[in-house]
Amino acid sequence: MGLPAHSDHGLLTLLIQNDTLGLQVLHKDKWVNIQPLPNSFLANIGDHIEILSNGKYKSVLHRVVVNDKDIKISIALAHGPAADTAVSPAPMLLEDG
Ligand SMILES: O=C(O)CCC(=O)C(=O)O
Ligand SMILES: [Fe+2]
Repeated sequence: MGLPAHSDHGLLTLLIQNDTLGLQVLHKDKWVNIQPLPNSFLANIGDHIEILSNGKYKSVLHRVVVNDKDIKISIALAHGPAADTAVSPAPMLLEDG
């Protein structure tokens, strides 16, 4: 099953996972395995943080690949506005004259 490539919609996703590989991020056009760290949360920046930081903090493209031998367990805790929340364009500064 796994998860197709995507970026996370909201502000931040916290991930708790077992020690099975599977989560990958796209880095310099290559999929890179993320080694789970024991007893830790993985924090993933979402689209809204990228927008609110004017691109300083990137909402990275990631995916999950699985196989039929290893059991992959992960719990994702998404934080941010509802998925159907519209993001308004930044207000424009108008100059006089
Ligand atoms: O289950 C995972 O390892 C990743 C989950 C994920 O990317 C998500 O819920 O957005
Ligand atoms: Fe995700």
